Amino acid sequence: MLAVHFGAGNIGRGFIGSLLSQSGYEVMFVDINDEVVRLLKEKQEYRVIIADENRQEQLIRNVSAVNSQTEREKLIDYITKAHLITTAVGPHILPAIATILAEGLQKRITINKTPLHIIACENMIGGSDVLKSHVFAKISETDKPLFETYYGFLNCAVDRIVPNQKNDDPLSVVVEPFFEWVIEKQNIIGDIPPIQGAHFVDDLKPYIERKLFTVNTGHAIASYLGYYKKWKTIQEAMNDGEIRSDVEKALHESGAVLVKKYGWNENEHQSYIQKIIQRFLNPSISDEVVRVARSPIRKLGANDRLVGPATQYYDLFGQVPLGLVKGIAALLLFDYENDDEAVALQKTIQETGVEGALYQYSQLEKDHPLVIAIKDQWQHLK
Ligand SMILES: NC(=O)C1=CN([C@@H]2O[C@H](COP(=O)(O)OP(=O)(O)OC[C@H]3O[C@@H](n4cnc5c(N)ncnc54)[C@H](O)[C@@H]3O)[C@@H](O)[C@H]2O)C=CC1
Ligand SMILES: O=P(O)(O)OC[C@H]1O[C@](O)(CO)[C@@H](O)[C@@H]1O
Repeated sequence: MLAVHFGAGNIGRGFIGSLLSQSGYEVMFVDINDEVVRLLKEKQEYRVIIADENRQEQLIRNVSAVNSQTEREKLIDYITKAHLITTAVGPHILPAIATILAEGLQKRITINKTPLHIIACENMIGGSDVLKSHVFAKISETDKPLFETYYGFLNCAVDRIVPNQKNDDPLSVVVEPFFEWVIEKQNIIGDIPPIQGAHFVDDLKPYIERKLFTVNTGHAIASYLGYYKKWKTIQEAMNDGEIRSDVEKALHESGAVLVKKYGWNENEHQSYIQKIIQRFLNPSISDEVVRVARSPIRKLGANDRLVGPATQYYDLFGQVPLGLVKGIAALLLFDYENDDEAVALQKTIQETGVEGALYQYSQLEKDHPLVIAIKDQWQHLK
């Protein structure tokens, strides 16, 4: 079985590629990083190191790689033969990979009429639907029904903290012990070969919202407040009592939304929150705040980890969630100069104010009570 996986980065090697290899797939990574591609081709294996006191190592075998910029024909050929396609490139890269993916899928339909599943493993709601829409924008009207018949785009939620790597061996990846890969069954065509450790569900929404509005909400707030208080790592930030209590406050707010929407047991959700906080504190991992804070414009999105739960909280309870508001205000102060989105965001704030930025990136009306509270908090922190 062949899996073609776009993105041989932290999550690609440290999570998706390793589970696929352990499930018996030959994993063909696709990347534009020449050095990683060269090393994967040469070594055909790499190590995953579990970040806990035992530092157990897993040898991930039966892998190789292809460069999507310089080896297009080879990649198209792999797509025609693949039994599964996955991605972990980042939401902003999905449009870029859609062109070659569409080309490969078009060729495949002429020579291989077996169903194929495509799973975008990105931190976003409906990632595979988004990838599908980019692919469908590249194909003819006549191909669309064929694509619907043979290609199942499955949405999923992926959860594993994989920090930026600083290892002597450039292919090895240090990962946290915990992982969760939840895949929605809805668009499966026929059967899908088993994937070790993945969990298939009928309705992904509660799972992706629980993950995005807890793990990613808490992580984002720790990163933006950590940056504001000049901490370098998430672990340092979470050991700052004030930040930890701000994170907990925001997670109780997003948790209140989830518990009300899905009728979950409140105590069980509180223990889920506490487990997440322990994961952030993992002393065996050193995770830079600027990694977790990356792409603040994406993270300001109306349905993303901060504004998503904040607007839902306001709509459900008629009150402004002050913990989430503080996190959003801290995001608006994230001015890290090596992050293009942080630079663009600061420019937008200078030109149009906090209200303009929240209107442009979060679709919040200028007189929305959340906007007023975020601006107050932003002025207070500034
Ligand atoms: N690192 C983590 O802990 C987690 C990350 N995610 C999600 O996984 C995705 C990837 O994140 P990371 O692995 O952390 O990022 P990363 O930056 O480590 O990996 C992304 C990889 O994609 C490659 N890439 C960029 N453009 C490409 C293109 N056009 N074609 C093929 N490859 C391309 C890059 O060279 C890089 O190797 C993101 O959506 C992220 O939100 C989800 C859960 C956990
Ligand atoms: O990958 P993103 O969406 O930029 O955000 C970083 C977040 O994703 C993770 O990499 C994994 O869920 C977390 O470490 C962090 O919450």
